[in-house]
Amino acid sequence: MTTLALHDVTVERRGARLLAGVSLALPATGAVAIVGPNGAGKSTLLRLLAGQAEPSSGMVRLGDTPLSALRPRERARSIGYVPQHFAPHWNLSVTDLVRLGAERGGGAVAGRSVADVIAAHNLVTLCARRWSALSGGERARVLLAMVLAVDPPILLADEPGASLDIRHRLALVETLAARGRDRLCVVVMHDLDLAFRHFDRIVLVDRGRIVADATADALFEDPRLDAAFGVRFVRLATEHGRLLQAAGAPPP
Ligand SMILES: Nc1ncnc2c1ncn2[C@@H]1O[C@H](COP(=O)(O)OP(=O)(O)OP(=O)(O)O)[C@@H](O)[C@H]1O
Repeated sequence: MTTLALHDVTVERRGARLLAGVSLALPATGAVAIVGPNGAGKSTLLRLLAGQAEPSSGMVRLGDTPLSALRPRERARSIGYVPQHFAPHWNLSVTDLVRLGAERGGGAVAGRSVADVIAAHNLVTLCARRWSALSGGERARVLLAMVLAVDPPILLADEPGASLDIRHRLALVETLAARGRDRLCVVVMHDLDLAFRHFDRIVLVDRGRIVADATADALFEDPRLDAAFGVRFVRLATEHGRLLQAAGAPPP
């Protein structure tokens, strides 16, 4: 059953068309990666799904309800959104930031305190530190803890692993993909190998349109991938999974 959906959505800003006639139906569970070249419209699409941006035309629905009809707190309880860029208004401590995240959704998950959330995300040693004193990777982990403090049934994350070292990025991607087993997890990703290895479904965005929406197995061999990224991919099957190696210009 579809939980979150875009119906023929177009987004125009200052005369530019960012998304053109995009439709997407997302079920209640699943790990979905959104991939595509820079400027394709991935973040715009995710912001629409999160209710952080309004379409110029078309509709965004959560179940049967237009997303725009939900109060911010109802939305925050249902949809966790990890933006690509985040800067808090005040230079708060990690504990206060996680508390803020929990309060935004009406309180931490039943039976869990803010301290429990901090422990679950391995942030105990950082809890007194202020935002300005955190590294990029630490900030990314705190941001995720803020959003997951209410354990929303839907998580939308925009390149959450971009500033993480490889060990933390792998752990994060595994956590997000595992979340898709009993919830919906939609992640914008630039790391195609991790996307194809860990996610069930891949949505390929190019120039404001969804140009492919398929299982990772099906899309791996699809030439639309090469066309969208403007490269020729060499497909490698290894004992550890599939790898895409970019090698020059795409075939004409
Ligand atoms: N408010 C705005 N006004 C005009 N153009 C915008 C606005 N916001 C985004 N854009 C443009 O829309 C296009 C899509 O932006 P978006 O951030 O959705 O792309 P993206 O696929 O997430 O890119 P990246 O991989 O670089 O993060 C880009 O060309 C961007 O410059």
